[in-house]
Amino acid sequence: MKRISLLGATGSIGTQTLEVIREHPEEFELSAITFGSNLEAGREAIKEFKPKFVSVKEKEDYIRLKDEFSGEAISFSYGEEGNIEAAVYTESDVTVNALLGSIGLVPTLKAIESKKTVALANKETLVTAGHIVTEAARKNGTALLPVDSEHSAIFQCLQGENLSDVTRLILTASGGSFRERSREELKGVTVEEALNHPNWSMGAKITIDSATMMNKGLEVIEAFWLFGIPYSNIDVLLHKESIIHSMVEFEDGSVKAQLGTPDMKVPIQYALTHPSRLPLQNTKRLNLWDHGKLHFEKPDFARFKCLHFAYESGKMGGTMPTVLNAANEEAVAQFLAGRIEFLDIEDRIERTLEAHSLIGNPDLEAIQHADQEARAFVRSLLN
Ligand SMILES: NC(=O)C1=CN([C@@H]2O[C@H](COP(=O)(O)OP(=O)(O)OC[C@H]3O[C@@H](n4cnc5c(N)ncnc54)[C@H](OP(=O)(O)O)[C@@H]3O)[C@@H](O)[C@H]2O)C=CC1
Ligand SMILES: CC(=O)[C@@H](O)[C@H](O)COP(=O)(O)O
Ligand SMILES: [Mn+2]
Repeated sequence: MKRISLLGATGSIGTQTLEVIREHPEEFELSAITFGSNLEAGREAIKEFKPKFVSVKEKEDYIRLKDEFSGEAISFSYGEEGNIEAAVYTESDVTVNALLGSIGLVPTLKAIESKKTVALANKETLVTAGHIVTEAARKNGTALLPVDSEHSAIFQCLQGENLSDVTRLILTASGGSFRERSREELKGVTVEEALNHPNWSMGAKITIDSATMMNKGLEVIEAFWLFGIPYSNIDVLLHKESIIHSMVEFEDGSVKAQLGTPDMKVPIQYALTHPSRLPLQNTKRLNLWDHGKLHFEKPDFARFKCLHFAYESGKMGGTMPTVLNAANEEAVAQFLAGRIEFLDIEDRIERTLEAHSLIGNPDLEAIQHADQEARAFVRSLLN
């Protein structure tokens, strides 16, 4: 029985993780959960899975839930401390980080320091402090398992292979909600249009990131840290069907790919079961004859500048990816709140990167300061 701590249990990845646990009660037990403010979904998860530990974002919700479940053998907590308590929960073997944004960084580090296996969906953790996270995992001898579909695809392709034989990683990209639009047609697009992802049903923030192609930029940096392949050998390939979830090229020219219908339960479950697999009854099976042909093209760095910003920030290193991520989180939140236009997202990121003085080999404190400073700068640009 694998005991799981699930951070972000009420979100898109969190609820799909619950579906995987529900399908295999003989394999998985949910020991601890955290979530933000969706109390209804949180209550349902508590009633169904009976975790021993529950943390919620706000203190008043913590008081409310603690009272509601006073008759149950459940410990409650709240806030960032609660995320950390869940991440290191003694009666868990694996910590699934399905939190959104760089708030996932410290819980990830604490889980690693507690020798937990970390199944990481929270890509912002690696973008903002990849050097610290990967060094901590190496020092503690703990596994950092990718949940992100492209990185899971690469991870699956690498089973039985030597990383030293890899010459290229090829991250596929759907192109997002605006893949057919010209630069001119990106002006004045609405939040609703941006949230209309062609292939995946995801949380709001990542869906906007997909539309700006910042998601793929974050994934390039995530791949750099997970697999140690130079940026010059990490390619992005537009593939509008999202059937090939990514590919690995080896020194002999051979290329391996992982395919499947777009369903996040597959990478989530594989992170929990690898190197073995378990059945997934409700996942639609891929029949390529249904598609006839698949499409591929090079990314358009001029039309979607965020991908370029991510590559450049990643190559510069230090606090630049931290600033890229924080500025993006703040700008996307402003766009979702209707306070700025879609193309203002890349504008805010560019201006924040230009204003930042890079700090090389930053420690956690410098990372957290750069994160906060970038967010404040983006807020200062609001007219
Ligand atoms: N969705 C997807 O298909 C994919 C997502 N990812 C990555 O996975 C991560 C999660 O994405 P996604 O599931 O879409 O995001 P969602 O916004 O759907 O879910 C985020 C989760 O985090 C919780 N949360 C937010 N703030 C806090 C907090 N301060 N304390 C505790 N919990 C908090 C939310 O709680 P609540 O809702 O209750 O407020 C929710 O459960 C992201 O890093 C994303 O990039 C990667 C690949 C695919
Ligand atoms: C499902 C998943 O892993 C997301 O990151 C998805 O890949 C977003 O798709 P694009 O960024 O390719 O549009
Ligand atoms: Mn992805």
